[in-house]
Amino acid sequence: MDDTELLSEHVISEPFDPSPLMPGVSKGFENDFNLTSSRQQREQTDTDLSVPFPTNGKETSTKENNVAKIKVVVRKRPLNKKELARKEDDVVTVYDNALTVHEPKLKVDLTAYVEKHEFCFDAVLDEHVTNDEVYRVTVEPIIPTIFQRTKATCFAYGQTGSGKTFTMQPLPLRAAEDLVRLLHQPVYRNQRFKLWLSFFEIYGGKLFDLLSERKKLCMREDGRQQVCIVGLQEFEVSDVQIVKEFIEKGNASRSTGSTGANEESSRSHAILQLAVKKHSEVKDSRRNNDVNDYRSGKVVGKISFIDLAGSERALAIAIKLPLWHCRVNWVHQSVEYPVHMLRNALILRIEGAEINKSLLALKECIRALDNDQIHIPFRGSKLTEVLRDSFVGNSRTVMISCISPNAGSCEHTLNTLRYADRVKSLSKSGNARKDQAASSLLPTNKDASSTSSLPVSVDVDDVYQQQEVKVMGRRVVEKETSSYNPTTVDYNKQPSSFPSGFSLNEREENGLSSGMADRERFEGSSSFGSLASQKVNSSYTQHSADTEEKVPKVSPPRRKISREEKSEKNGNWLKKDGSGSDPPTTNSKQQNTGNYSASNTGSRQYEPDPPVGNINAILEEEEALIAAHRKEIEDTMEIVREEMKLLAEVEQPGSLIDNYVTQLSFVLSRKAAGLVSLQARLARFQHRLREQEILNRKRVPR
Ligand SMILES: Nc1ncnc2c1ncn2[C@@H]1O[C@H](COP(=O)(O)OP(=O)(O)OP(=O)(O)O)[C@@H](O)[C@H]1O
Repeated sequence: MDDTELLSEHVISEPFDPSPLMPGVSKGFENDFNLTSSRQQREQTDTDLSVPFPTNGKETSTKENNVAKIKVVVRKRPLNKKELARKEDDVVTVYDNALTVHEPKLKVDLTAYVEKHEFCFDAVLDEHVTNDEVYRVTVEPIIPTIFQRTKATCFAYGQTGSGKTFTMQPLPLRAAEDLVRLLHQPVYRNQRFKLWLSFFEIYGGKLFDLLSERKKLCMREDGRQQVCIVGLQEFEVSDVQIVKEFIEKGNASRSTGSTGANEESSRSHAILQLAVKKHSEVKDSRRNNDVNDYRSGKVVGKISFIDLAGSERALAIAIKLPLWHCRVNWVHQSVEYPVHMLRNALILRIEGAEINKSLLALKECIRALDNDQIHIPFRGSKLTEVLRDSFVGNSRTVMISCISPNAGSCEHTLNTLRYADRVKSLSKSGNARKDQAASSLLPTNKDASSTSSLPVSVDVDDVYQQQEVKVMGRRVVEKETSSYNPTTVDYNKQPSSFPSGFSLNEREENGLSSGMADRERFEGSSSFGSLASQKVNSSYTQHSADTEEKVPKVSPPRRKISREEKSEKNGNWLKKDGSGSDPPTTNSKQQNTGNYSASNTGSRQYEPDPPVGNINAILEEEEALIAAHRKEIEDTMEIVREEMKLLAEVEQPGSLIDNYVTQLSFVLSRKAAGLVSLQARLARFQHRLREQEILNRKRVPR
């Protein structure tokens, strides 16, 4: 049995565990997933609450307007067996529609502390929430809008093993169930509305039909800029049982692989579409389910379910991996690589780059969509191109961010939440919602779980949009920085794409120098803490011995510091050492003494050396900085070692290797140069200290 599976006590309430549609476990589908009973259950609930599903067009239309254009929901999975065996802590606390991540951290002096990160979303679902409840909160409110020319998209986002597939797979079934039920309403039956299903995946930028033996598909745009996927098989479905069979079939054809966190990891984006079409006449051939002809019916509305590939697959593995086997000669600043390792890493890099590109593009489209922008950047990736018609006109989007609760996944969890937060907060409605007291307006999880019918969910959205109350401050840094310079922030803080524990190279990969980080670190206490996401920095800037503290992450705008400010800051920095009351020395040698110090990246800048009186304190700080720098490199190597296991299955690509080697060589030599410069700086301070001691001895009267 997959040891990432969860203990039974965690899944007792979960009707879909193990994920019934997971390839390889599909046999258990029949037993595990009792559609009939589920339907009966729902009908029962609906009757109980006397708020039945909308049954006529008018009612549906009213509801449609109340459904939020973008809804961001977070789902936390329970700790799995492996994590429990390792006695990993659950670092995510869910309350109402908000959650707190307690990130364990270490200071330079190895004191442990916890950094809290708070987020709030449209809904936050904890580990006890069932897939049925997820459906009710996310997709159910959208279903009636499909009959009103709405193109809806529901996608799951998160690191590998966080429960995306587990969450997404039952949703189309539930949706199909409701759609079929609505189709049987006289108002739609009379108009010859029918439900059609297609299922395909995007892997490495290419499209494959999952219901037609992975036939390669191509995408074309017609004269009206409508995207058509040429050759995609579409099947008319009138029964949920048929939908179930198609989904099973499609899932069995998906590209999966094994990752450290998930035995059966998705390496592609899987897209299942349910389209409601209006037919003028019924052709015999269609009854055989072998015709895929969009022209046979006019699309009324559509819902796409997207199970995205793990968000961290990207550069993480590809960049870190070769570091493990490379040998860095610190003195000569040269790096040697084992080429076969790089070859393996390269294929993951290409795979990851495509995933990254599409996740970024998806976010951009959602943002543009919610801001009612005329230009939607759907050409950013294959994924968004394919979903083009879901981004124009009347559309609805639900993003389900899946997170793992264990301490080991903390960085990925934070990255996922930041991505979700940006999707929400950068949008027009998200900004409005920032000012609302969400906790008082949205239902609690318990509320959500009791929200068994559409109108309740709709009301929540409604209230959410109308009221304006002050909201709790959270993640101020992200918001403030983004309002200062959104472009920079977008790339700088693109968390989904980059490896954890490799912050320095993340910046380099983005073409951003980490020199600023080093500058801030060296230049003054006022800028301390502004780069809380960087391990070295954050640990370096924590001076409180509290075991748990809340870090107000307010980042000052980045700008060039003037010479005066710089010298002023230098003064502050000296004061920090406890000798700030001493007036600056007038010794011209000391004033002029300075040097071009290198940042970690090797970028050089003028750093005036401090007065000798403070050198002892500075030496300590320098040593700590070097220790932290070394630790960062070691940590990176450690992560790489773990991810080595992933490479076993990778084929060997034969091209692009040289470019990759050059790129890595550059990154590593800059890192090495940074360390060498820090060591040189330390030596220089030591030398000056010795000089000072000799001088003092000479001055002592005999
Ligand atoms: N909320 C949950 N309750 C119970 N079990 C869960 C939950 N979420 C995930 N799981 C279990 O965790 C494991 C990993 O989940 P899943 O395959 O859905 O992850 P994923 O995010 O799709 O990973 P990948 O990106 O690698 O495909 C599965 O065994 C699944 O049954």
